[in-house]
Amino acid sequence: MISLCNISTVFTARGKTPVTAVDDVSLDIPKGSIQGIIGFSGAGKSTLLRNINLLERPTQGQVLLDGTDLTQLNDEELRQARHQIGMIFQGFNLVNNLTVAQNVELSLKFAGVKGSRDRRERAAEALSIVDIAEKADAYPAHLSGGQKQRVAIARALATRPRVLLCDEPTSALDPFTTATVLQYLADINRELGITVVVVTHEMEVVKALTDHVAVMESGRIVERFPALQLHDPQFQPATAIGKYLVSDGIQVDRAPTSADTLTPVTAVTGVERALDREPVAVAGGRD
Ligand SMILES: Nc1ncnc2c1ncn2[C@@H]1O[C@H](COP(=O)(O)OP(=O)(O)OP(=O)(O)O)[C@@H](O)[C@H]1O
Repeated sequence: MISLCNISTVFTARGKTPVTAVDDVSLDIPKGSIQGIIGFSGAGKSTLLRNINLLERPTQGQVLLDGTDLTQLNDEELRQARHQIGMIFQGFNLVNNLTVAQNVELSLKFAGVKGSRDRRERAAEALSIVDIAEKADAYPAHLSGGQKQRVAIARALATRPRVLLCDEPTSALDPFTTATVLQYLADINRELGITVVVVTHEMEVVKALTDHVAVMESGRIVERFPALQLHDPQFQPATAIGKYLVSDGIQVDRAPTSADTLTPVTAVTGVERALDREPVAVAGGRD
């Protein structure tokens, strides 16, 4: 269980007005669940996600992982605790001059796994979870976006974490590749019991993947609901984003164009003339 208790994160820079990116947020994320965090750009989603592994240390509040307050740990204790929390990013963040296997082995080295043979075996195991072991000797530049994200997932899994944080994991991918990556995340959650927290602006990702949804606005969580409710026709979310989630998607109020109007066609065909019909009108006539 992850418990965020009254978390605030204020960015202060000399000569600039402080920015409260996260404002007194409390959120319990049950063990083994998939929590979605959505909201408009600048709402504080990424900062809140990075608060969980203290990549961004909150200005105040507690971050409890299975009862341990991460904010109270010393550097070495925090280093150890962070191995329980993997993270993947929109831009994959692979090291380009290392092979796929070396990328994963590097994270194991940072995690203190001794012995190159052990690291090699664990890297191969992690790569096989996302079916990309055959690319072990390839360099990132020779992989597709989806393959890079699978390597990034393998790298995150190699330390055998309890939690996987995903910051816009599919935003750089096409819809088909997105579906594949989401399936891997769902499998990892179900088969390995890993708690997944996903920040996304893609509504399909929320609908397809998550168990619980939290909506953020101006640094606060303003609405929460179980994702199952999105399939209930009676469900009426309170926020604009929640409403959009249950809608049919983007609706654009377009002004009619010449392509939408019926343009009378004055020149009738020979058949119509023979039948002595009124001139016909066809849609989409253009000058
Ligand atoms: N390192 C930083 N220094 C100063 N301000 C920051 C920093 N990181 C984020 N912010 C500000 O904090 C607020 C929240 O940013 P954050 O990236 O968490 O939002 P977000 O909801 O993830 O946005 P997006 O969807 O655009 O990524 C924004 O106003 C942003 O400009």
